[in-house]
Amino acid sequence: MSDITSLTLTELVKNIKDKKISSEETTKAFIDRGEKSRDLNAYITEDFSNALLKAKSFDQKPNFDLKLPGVPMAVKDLFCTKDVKTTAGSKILNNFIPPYESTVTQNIWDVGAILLGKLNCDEFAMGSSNETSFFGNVQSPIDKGLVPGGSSGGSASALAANLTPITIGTDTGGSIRQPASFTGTVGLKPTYGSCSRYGIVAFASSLDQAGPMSKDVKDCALLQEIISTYDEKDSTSIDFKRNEYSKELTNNIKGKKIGVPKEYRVDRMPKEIEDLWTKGIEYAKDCGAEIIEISLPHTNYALPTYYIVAPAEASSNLARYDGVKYGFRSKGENLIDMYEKTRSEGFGSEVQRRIMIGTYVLSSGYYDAYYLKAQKVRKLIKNDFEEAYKKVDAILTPSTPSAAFKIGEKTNDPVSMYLNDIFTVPVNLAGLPAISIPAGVDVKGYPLGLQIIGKAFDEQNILNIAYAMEEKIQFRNKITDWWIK
Ligand SMILES: NC(=O)C[C@H](N)C(=O)O
Repeated sequence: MSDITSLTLTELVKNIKDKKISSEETTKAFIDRGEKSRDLNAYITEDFSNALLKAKSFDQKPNFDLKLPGVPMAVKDLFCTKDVKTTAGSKILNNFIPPYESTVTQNIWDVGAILLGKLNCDEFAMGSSNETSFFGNVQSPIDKGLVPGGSSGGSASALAANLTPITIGTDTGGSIRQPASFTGTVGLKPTYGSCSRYGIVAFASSLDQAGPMSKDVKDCALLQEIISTYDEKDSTSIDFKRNEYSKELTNNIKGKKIGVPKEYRVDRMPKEIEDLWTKGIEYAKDCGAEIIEISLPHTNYALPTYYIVAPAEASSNLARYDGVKYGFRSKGENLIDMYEKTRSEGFGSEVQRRIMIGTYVLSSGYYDAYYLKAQKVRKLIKNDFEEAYKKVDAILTPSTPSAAFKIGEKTNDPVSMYLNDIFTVPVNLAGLPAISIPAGVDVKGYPLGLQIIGKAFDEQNILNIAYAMEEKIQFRNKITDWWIK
């Protein structure tokens, strides 16, 4: 058997079920790797000694019928974990220990998984490089000095470096798919309403969605079937028939109609992204899919729409951090002074920027011109997809407009940072599912991802397409194990 930490989740589960390895051995292996890789700064909170205790107790009374029997895993620090510090990457929550568990993480523990710790992320998930975290930036294991993407940067780095066999992130405008694309891993943003938002620190409630990040598509399907449940504790959770995605996974996608939106050929698109997309189209054809050019005419408006809607919702959601109810509190001369000092010392500059933009677009006099208009454009973007899906079963695009960039390269230029989300935000605005799979590399050898976008609730279909294409691409076999250095 190869090194425990380099196994896929599916392989790991099989080895544990076949009693070839114990939960304790597995957990020790991941802890050991985590301790040796602290330079990545992937963890905000390590929960290693508790993880070992839980693993030992699993081995004493194992239950191999569970889907993740004694499997250790780390999760993004945006999920509330009962009695374990949850910071959302922010100073303002630096001392927050939730008295309750998020539904998504509870679903994972219920099937036998064990928490290894909480992974670094951009502050309140606002960012595309993990550089806005109060706990410092995260290194990509692919090349030191390279961002792992964001906001689920700690998750992507930990997964690519084999510190965790699988992980969960959240995606508001691309936070799962972009870091997956930057680190040669797989990331799924499920349909809005598929995974419960209960216990996830809120950023933009009409866009936030939890989802799996994994080494391959099969693992992604397995975790999705575990975390996707109807939850009456989330008023936007949707009660629909969920598949056993991993069991129903097939690579037979013959005759599937896959759309290629002409508006995604953006100005100044780097040649390597064009080439990747062209190759992706060829892979899809090789799998027996039919390629159809489609139009999503309002694509150009998606980024500005997102950067009005998301900050508006953030400004409202983050109003609760006032130094009274949660976390950090600064001293003030009086109540107002205390509020002001708490919020200006507790939030980083990107979060403050978004709160100000959000407050501005919601203020009377500007509401109609910005927020209301953005809502109307959002509807048009959604309609574009609905029209397209009359002709096709799924849509294929690049995941990001470039490969990973250097730490510090874009920190002083928020607009260039926001442009990272150009291919991912339309999906969140329309509430659709989309998956990013590793598909190639740029000139420097850094990974690039392709995105497959589905109809609402059609996760099975995009997982199948991703599965079939993954088999053709053979990314993990072709690319030397740079993430295991
Ligand atoms: N949260 C996300 O999905 C990340 C996105 N880049 C943002 O900063 O809003």
